Amino acid sequence: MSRLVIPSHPPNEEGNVVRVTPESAGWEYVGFEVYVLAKGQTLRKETLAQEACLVLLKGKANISTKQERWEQIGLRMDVFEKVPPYSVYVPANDVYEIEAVTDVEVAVCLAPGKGTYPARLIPPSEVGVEIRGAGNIERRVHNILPESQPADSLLVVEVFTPEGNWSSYPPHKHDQDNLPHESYLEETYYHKINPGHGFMVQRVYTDDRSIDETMVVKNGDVVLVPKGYHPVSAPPGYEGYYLNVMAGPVRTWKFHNDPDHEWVMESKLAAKQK
Ligand SMILES: O=C[C@H](O)[C@@H](O)[C@H](O)CC(=O)O
Repeated sequence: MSRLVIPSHPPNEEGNVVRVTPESAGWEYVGFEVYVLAKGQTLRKETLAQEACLVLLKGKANISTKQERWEQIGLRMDVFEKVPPYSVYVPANDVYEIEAVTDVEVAVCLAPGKGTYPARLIPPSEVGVEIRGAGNIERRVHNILPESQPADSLLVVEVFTPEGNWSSYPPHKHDQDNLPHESYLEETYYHKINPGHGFMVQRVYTDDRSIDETMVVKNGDVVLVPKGYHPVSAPPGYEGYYLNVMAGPVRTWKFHNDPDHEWVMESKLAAKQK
């Protein structure tokens, strides 16, 4: 299996099913954890030097921080209901406690924090919904924590790839700290597949092909994107979901398309206009 694929495992005693740290990923910024909590189970963590975006992938929970508490938040019981999630932003040097009101799956998106902004609820109504692309590169994007919303480092987005379609396509990259042309952002993909026994295909490759990995991705896998282009394909019969966490030295998403393939977007959009 590729070193870029981190499979999930059964929940441990605190409910953790997958964990990526900057150290385990061999990079500097992005951390990512997923917890599956049974009804009544509680998870409590300190954020220390990281900020967190807690994304309720499914289920309802009470979530509190040092200063705030939100009760009975959570809308969807499955990510494939395709309604935007409830999330909670937690700054550095804070504490969060998640009490599962129903069975819950929650993603903890992490990046370096300075404590600039207070803890806040990000309700579904504040999540920007976007249909990106056209034809068999059309996909649905939920912008959970985009650069237009305040945070120190974190960018969080979820994407739905219809069966037979490609997303993160044309292939793009953001691995150069070279603004205004391109930003350097490390990225994780947390994949879910419907039906769950299916697979997705993801390629991660660089211009010099020093990385060129084409991976079969299963339900619950995390894919690391340290650099390079990173397109995703959903086979016929299977709908894909992924949650992206991005972070780097500057909190802006300025990507660069693979020049060999960027013509495809214009071609698909033009065909849609006909
Ligand atoms: O760089 C961002 C990530 O690769 C995805 O969020 C991607 O942009 C999603 C998409 O365009 O389909």
